[in-house]
Amino acid sequence: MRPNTSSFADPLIGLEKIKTPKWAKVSEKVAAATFRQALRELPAVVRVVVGLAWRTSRGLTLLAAVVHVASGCVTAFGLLATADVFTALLRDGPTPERLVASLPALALVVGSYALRALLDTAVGSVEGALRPKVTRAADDAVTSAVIGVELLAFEDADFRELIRRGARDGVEYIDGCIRWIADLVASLIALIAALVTAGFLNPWLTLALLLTAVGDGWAAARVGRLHRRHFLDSVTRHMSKSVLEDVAMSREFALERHALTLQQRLLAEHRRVTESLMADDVRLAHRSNLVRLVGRAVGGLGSGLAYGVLGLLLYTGQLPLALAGTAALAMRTASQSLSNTMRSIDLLHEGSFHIEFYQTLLAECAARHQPASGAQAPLNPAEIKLSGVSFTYPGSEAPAVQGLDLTVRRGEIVALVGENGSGKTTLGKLLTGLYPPTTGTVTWDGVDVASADPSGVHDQIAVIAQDPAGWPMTARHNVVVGRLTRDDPDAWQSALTMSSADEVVNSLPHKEKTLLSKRFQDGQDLSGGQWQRLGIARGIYRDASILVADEPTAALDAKAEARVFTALKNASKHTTILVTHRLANIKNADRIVVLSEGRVVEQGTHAELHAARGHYHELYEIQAAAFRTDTPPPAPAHIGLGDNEPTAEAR
Ligand SMILES: Nc1ncnc2c1ncn2[C@@H]1O[C@H](COP(=O)(O)OP(=O)(O)OP(=O)(O)O)[C@@H](O)[C@H]1O
Repeated sequence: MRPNTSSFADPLIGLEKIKTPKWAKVSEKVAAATFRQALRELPAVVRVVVGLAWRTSRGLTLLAAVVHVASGCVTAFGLLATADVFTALLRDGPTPERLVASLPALALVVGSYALRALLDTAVGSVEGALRPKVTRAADDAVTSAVIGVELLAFEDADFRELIRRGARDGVEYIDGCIRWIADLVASLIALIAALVTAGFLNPWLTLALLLTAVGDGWAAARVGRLHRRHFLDSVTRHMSKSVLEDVAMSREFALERHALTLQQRLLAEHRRVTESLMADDVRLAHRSNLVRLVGRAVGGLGSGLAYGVLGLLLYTGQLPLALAGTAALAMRTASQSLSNTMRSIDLLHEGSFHIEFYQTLLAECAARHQPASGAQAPLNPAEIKLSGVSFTYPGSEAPAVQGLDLTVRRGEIVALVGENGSGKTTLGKLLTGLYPPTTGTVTWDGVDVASADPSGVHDQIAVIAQDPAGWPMTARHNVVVGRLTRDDPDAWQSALTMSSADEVVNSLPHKEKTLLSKRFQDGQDLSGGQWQRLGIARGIYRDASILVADEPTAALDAKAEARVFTALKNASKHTTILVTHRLANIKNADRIVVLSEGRVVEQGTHAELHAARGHYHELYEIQAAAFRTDTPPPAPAHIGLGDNEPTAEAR
């Protein structure tokens, strides 16, 4: 089919409009919060952060609170002492006398500065010790939560993005919030001291001072709202950008990126997304600046008004001239600490926005947590039974498999065949309890595996995946990771031999100690078939009661394939589910189950299905015909689950 020409202009990566993740929609209300709402939400974020700090280290948290409050009090005390210096200097009388009178207060000011310096050092050390501990605890909490979720959760793209946001940004903001809470405490204490000083001088002064905060407060809240709105508006573009960067720069896509000469096109798409983000950033910066300007203008009016009140109080004699210096100092301190308080509140509110993702992630993980307890799955079950099973992948509308009724008995070798997308891999995941059915039940000797203790279920299965993981470990670890509790050199050797992985290991520069990962400088990569051999060795080494081998030999050469199928055939104590398109390899399977569009359409032995002349017969004949018409190749020693005949008939 020729592509529609409009598709050349369409984005290659993702869609023009990607759906906003569910968790981002929930955060809309936080993004739209007014300053008052932000204030109301403050205790919640303080509770989360302080709670985490408290659980991490009670001693350090208490110490941090003490040094912060002490530092704030000393600052406040310094302010009051400075006021006394002014009072002494500006009162009536000869200058030398006034100077002498001011000396005790001056000594207190100097003392408070010195003490403040010491306390600031203490604050630095306590925070320096506490913050990394809290960050580590937050990191650990989120990592253990994510590690514990059920396998199916990773099929949900929203959840995967939430992991990125909650784990990375959430932990970062928890660290920031510790600092901002400390700043808030310090600025609040200084503010209270300034307001109390002003209040002592004249209550009207306090009221006037509060006016100076109006502009700042409004601007901080408005700018915060603009930033949060901007974050939500750009969340999907940031997702696209991160996927694009992966495709444009990672090794995984490097070969095809170059071979298909896609670099310029990918660069163009990357530029399109980043330009749109940049345009928004610029717009945001302009709007924020404008809002800040208005805020400062209002704040300036407030300050003018406050100084007007001061002037009026002095003019009417309600405030003695000697106290004017103190009043001016209190006003300056109050306006500075008010602005710091607003800033801390706003930063904390911004933090709460990201900490909410962290909390949502923890809650999502708890909801998707695989239950640690439940019925114990029977050991080496005599019967695996699927009754009325259907399964739909998260985010998909059509079921991948449906209406499945199937029984597999202990020791049976069951081959699953069918066209691409017919549901073979999915059925393998359902039989082994890796995925719970959407409807229906999968039972092992009558025990529903969906509600059984997952570790008991998984402990009994071995999966040789279609595209096995290339673990960034040594070659030896790539195999023994199959069952770390097993330390059996004979089993290791026989797993290597049965899978033909022995040839791979022997060809490596440091043999089994060779690191297999290009992410490390000393690492080495393998060919697809070599990785597959290690994957098979891992599955065999696991020695589980139920083995699912999903296209285990798709990338293997004929000799290795023959060795693997002999090994699988001899593993008769295992229940084996074998997914393959190479029908010659499964002629001797105990049962062949044919799937089409997610349903079982035929099952039986090779002879029965061949005689039935149905779907299986058709697939088999297509493959066999290719060999009949070709000049027969020299007969390989084909020993599979098929007859040990040459593969002239079918392969
Ligand atoms: N992770 C997934 N998310 C959504 N749909 C999926 C996912 N994996 C598979 N599917 C869909 O489920 C159906 C069954 O897929 P499955 O992988 O089980 O088929 P298969 O028979 O193993 O195919 P193949 O022979 O190509 O390996 C297909 O329609 C496929 O598109």
